[in-house]
Parts: sequence; structure tokens; C-alpha cells
Amino acid sequence: MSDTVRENGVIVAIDGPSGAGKSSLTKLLARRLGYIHIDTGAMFRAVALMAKRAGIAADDDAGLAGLCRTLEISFVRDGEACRVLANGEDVSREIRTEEIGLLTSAVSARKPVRAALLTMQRAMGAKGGVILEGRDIGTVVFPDAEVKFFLSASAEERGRRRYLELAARGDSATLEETIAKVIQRDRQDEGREHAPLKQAADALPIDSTSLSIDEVLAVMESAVRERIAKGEKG
Ligand SMILES: Nc1ncnc2c1ncn2[C@@H]1O[C@H](COP(=O)(O)OP(=O)(O)OP(=O)(O)O)[C@@H](O)[C@H]1O
Ligand SMILES: Nc1ccn([C@@H]2O[C@H](COP(=O)(O)O)[C@@H](O)[C@H]2O)c(=O)n1
Repeated sequence: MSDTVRENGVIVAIDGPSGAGKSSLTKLLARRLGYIHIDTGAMFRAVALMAKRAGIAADDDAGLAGLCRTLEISFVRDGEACRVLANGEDVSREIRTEEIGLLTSAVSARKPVRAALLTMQRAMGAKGGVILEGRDIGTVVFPDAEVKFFLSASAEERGRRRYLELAARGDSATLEETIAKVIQRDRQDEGREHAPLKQAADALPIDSTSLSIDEVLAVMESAVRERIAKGEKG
């Protein structure tokens, strides 16, 4: 991890498999630290949604490259929520379906998509004071991030958490189906050629299988504050 502290603070990278708690923890940690949070998965989801609408297949690299050349993705803070805009349209809800999640896993494996979003993500985070969550933040996007976490939990527990979330939204998926989809998405993300999901050698691993959100938050906050204090001392 880097020793430098940037203009607005450090860069925190949170990577890990689907349903590990990255989004929840990123939002809470950002609020505690007064940092910006960037959900890079939402950016890949926006690409997948726009590709689906345009009828571009998940393996059509030329089509995806063309889409990414003109696609503008931005985040707008809306009170506690953060809206995702694709070419100015609020797609926050539409990108959150399981169907788009699986399509995203296929689209995000393509080189032109990764290259386009890598440039955007580096530009968004370069000044620091930021927490980025995803699959390759600590390994590819910001390998020099000052603090890196790899957040995981058993596939059963991650599937159970996702199932409860879906059930609360009125979705009829069963627990078994939900666990199977979580495992399928992990396999795709870990097995791809470009920027696969993996733990950075210098990341702090946290297994949240039997930890509450507050317990994970406490571990993360203390590690980041320790790093910030170290940077300020020189
Ligand atoms: N430690 C925890 N204990 C219990 N529930 C948790 C814990 N961490 C997260 N959750 C719950 O698990 C669900 C998934 O969490 P979250 O969306 O933050 O995961 P994620 O890693 O961002 O997933 P994805 O990569 O698929 O977007 C949420 O309903 C969240 O409230
Ligand atoms: N840095 C990232 C972030 C995400 N992905 C891909 O997007 C999918 C959806 O991500 P969520 O975090 O919103 O679930 C994910 O399954 C990955 O395929 C990525 O490749 N790199």
C-alpha cells in the first residue's frame, strides 16, 4: 500500500464477492469519514443495462466499445441515497435486478468495457478522500490505494442475506436459487481473463460470515483512521 496521502485524503479500496456487504459498509464508512463513495458495480450495471436496451450482445466487443465511447455515467447524491445516471437518466432502480446482475457479470468481463470504466474510475478517485467498492479496486484500479479491504462471507450466508433483501422487495426467488446465483456470479467474476475478482496481496481480509455490519464497520474505521494518522505524522 502507498505511503502518500492525497489532496482530499486517502483512497480506500473495498473488494469482495457478491453480497459480502461492500455497498452497505462503503456507505457507512464514507459517512463516518466524510468521504465520497463510489459504487463501481453500479457503473458496470449501467453499461449492461444500456447494452441490453441497445440490443448489443454481451460478447460484442465492437458494439460495447462504441456504447462506452458515448455513455456518460454519473452519481448524484440525493439525501442518504446515491442515484446512478446513465446519459442523464436515473437508472438506479432498473440496474438492481438479478437479471441485470448476471448480465453485468458477462459484460464486465469484456476488455473494452473494463478499459473505459478504468479511466472513469481513476479520474473519479484520484484526489483521494474516497472509498471505491468493487472487484478489482485494490488490484487494478488503485493498486497504490492507502487502505485495502477484501470483504467476504460464506456463499450460503451471502445468498441468505440477498434472499432476505429480495423477499422484502416482494421477489419470489427461493433461498436455494439465490445461493446458486451468488455462486454463479462469483465463478464468472473470479474466472474471467481481465481484472478477475481476487484479493490484493496487501489487502486486509475480513470474513463477515458471523460478524454484524457494525462489527465490520468498527474494524474498517479503525484501520483507516490508523492509516490517516500515520500519513499525517509524515
Ligand atoms: N455483516 C452483515 N451481517 C448481516 N447482513 C449483512 C452484513 N453485511 C451486509 N449485509 C446485508 O447483506 C445484503 C448484501 O449487502 P451489500 O449489498 O452491501 O453487499 P455487496 O457486497 O455490495 O453485494 P453486491 O456486490 O452483490 O452488490 C444487504 O441486505 C446487507 O444489509
Ligand atoms: N469493480 C467491479 C465492480 C463490479 N464488477 C462487475 O459488476 C457486477 C455487479 O457488481 P455489484 O457489486 O453491483 O454486484 C459484478 O458481478 C461484476 O461482474 C466488476 O467486474 N468490477
